[in-house]
Amino acid sequence: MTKVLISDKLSDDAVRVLEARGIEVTFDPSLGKDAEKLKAALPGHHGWAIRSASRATAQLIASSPDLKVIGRAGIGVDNIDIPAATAAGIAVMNTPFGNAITTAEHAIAMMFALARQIPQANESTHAGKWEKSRFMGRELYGKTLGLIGCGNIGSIVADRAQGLHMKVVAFDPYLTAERAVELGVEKLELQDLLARADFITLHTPLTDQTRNILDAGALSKTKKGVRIINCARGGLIDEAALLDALETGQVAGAALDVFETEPATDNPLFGRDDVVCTPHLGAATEEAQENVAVQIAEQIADYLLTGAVTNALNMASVSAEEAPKLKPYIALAEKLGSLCGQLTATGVTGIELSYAGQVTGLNTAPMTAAAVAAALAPALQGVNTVNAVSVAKDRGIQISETKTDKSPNFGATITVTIRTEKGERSITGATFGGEPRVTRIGEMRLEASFAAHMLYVVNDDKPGFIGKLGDLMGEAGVNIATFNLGRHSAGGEAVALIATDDAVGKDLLRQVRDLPNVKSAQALAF
Ligand SMILES: NC(=O)C1=CN([C@@H]2O[C@H](COP(=O)(O)OP(=O)(O)OC[C@H]3O[C@@H](n4cnc5c(N)ncnc54)[C@H](O)[C@@H]3O)[C@@H](O)[C@H]2O)C=CC1
Ligand SMILES: O=C(O)CCC(=O)C(=O)O
Repeated sequence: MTKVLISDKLSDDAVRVLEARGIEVTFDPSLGKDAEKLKAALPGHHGWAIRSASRATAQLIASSPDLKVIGRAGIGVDNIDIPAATAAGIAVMNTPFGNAITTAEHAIAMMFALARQIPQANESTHAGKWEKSRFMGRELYGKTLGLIGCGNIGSIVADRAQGLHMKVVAFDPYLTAERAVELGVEKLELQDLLARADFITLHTPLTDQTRNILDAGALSKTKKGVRIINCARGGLIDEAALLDALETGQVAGAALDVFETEPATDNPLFGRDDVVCTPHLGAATEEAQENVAVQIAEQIADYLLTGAVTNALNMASVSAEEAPKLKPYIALAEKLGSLCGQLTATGVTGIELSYAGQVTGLNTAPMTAAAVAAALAPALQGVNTVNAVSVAKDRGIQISETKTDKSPNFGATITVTIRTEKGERSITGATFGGEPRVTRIGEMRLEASFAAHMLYVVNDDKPGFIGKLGDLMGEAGVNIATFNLGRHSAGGEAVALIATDDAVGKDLLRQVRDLPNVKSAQALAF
């Protein structure tokens, strides 16, 4: 039975969605904080749904042999070792939109809290003080808001801030000029944003490029008295440098939802009147948590049950509608890649997938990934459909696709061509009643189904070969299930693709190779 582990606090809706799809769910939010308990719990689970408490480390991934998908109910995936997951063939998915509005609203709320010192005034008023003159605020109207990062959340913040009649400027190297115009945002370099913004809000992922994007140097270039909001990730601001800048008054205030170390229970910024803090609450609304829980549960269920891929960070998307249509072609591509890979000596320099006929109208990326993974499997350990194309590229193996609308003899065919330093080999196949078949090996036509055990023989097309081969197999007790022949011309080179009920052992293979007119023989496994 398909099983999913939920190791963080997720809305019950996730359990409901998964169970309704026939998936068994282990829901234990206490596991996320305890790597040892997680290690013990993960085996036997095919899917793993997390928020931010669980860390999907390389060690945990390595000790989770059954895992096929990790789903982050949220946006940031900095708690998942994506390269390790990819190497292990595990899809990594997130929910890029489910909590974006909620997080943008939190950033706006934090901006108001800073501008009007609402948390401090609240505390003072509850304490029975009536400190009207202590809490002189700043108006947002007409002020400049600087966005560092203008993606999903940044652009929602921009929209809300424009509603407040703020001028919005943005630093985001990936923001196109057209998109900036569409958003009504002025695109700036970071230095210019620092010099002009009255408020700065961060909305980038935490990466090597963004870590400490607001360090001592950057903070020294801001307008004196700037106010800073971080509802993205701790680590984007150098906390020690921020503390210094608050001390000197270079920064008038900071509102922080995220911290370098979380859970943040002890931080030098705590206890200051000019700092407003929340405990990573950016995504914490009922609406957002329902959204991300339902979305990640559906994505995990779709992937495990149908092969549909949505919002994956390490593989091509396949919609739920496409998945059943692609399934037989993915199986065909995988079998052809495997056959071609088993028949090809090492030294692969390129793999080409040629799609012809109806299949060209479909999403061919998952077929190519399946063929490449299967073709490289005999030579490379650990290659799988998630990492195949990137593994191939890392090794200088060129992957290419060609497409032609016309398929000469069948509705749709796929041809896998493997190029090596010595030459190339092409194998073509088609589906019959949804089942994969070989229809051509090089220029030789034949028609063969795939079986778990097969024997591939190249011989001169001379009388008596089939009888002698049959006798040999019979004497060895290996039953022939199907026997398919192809040849260039009468008396020329021929091939036999034979399905057997048991594997052809080394001794029998040697005897087959010793038969008259046999040029080569190879045992195959699928
Ligand atoms: N506090 C919370 O509870 C939450 C925090 N987040 C955080 O917010 C971050 C942003 O989320 P989205 O807007 O949905 O992501 P997004 O991917 O839509 O936008 C991120 C933007 O950052 C930009 N960017 C990347 N590198 C940059 C750089 N070096 N300098 C400037 N801009 C750069 C990208 O071009 C992109 O436009 C997430 O990565 C996550 O860490 C997200 C949800 C909730
Ligand atoms: O799950 C959460 O509460 C945090 C959300 C978050 O940080 C994210 O989606 O990146």
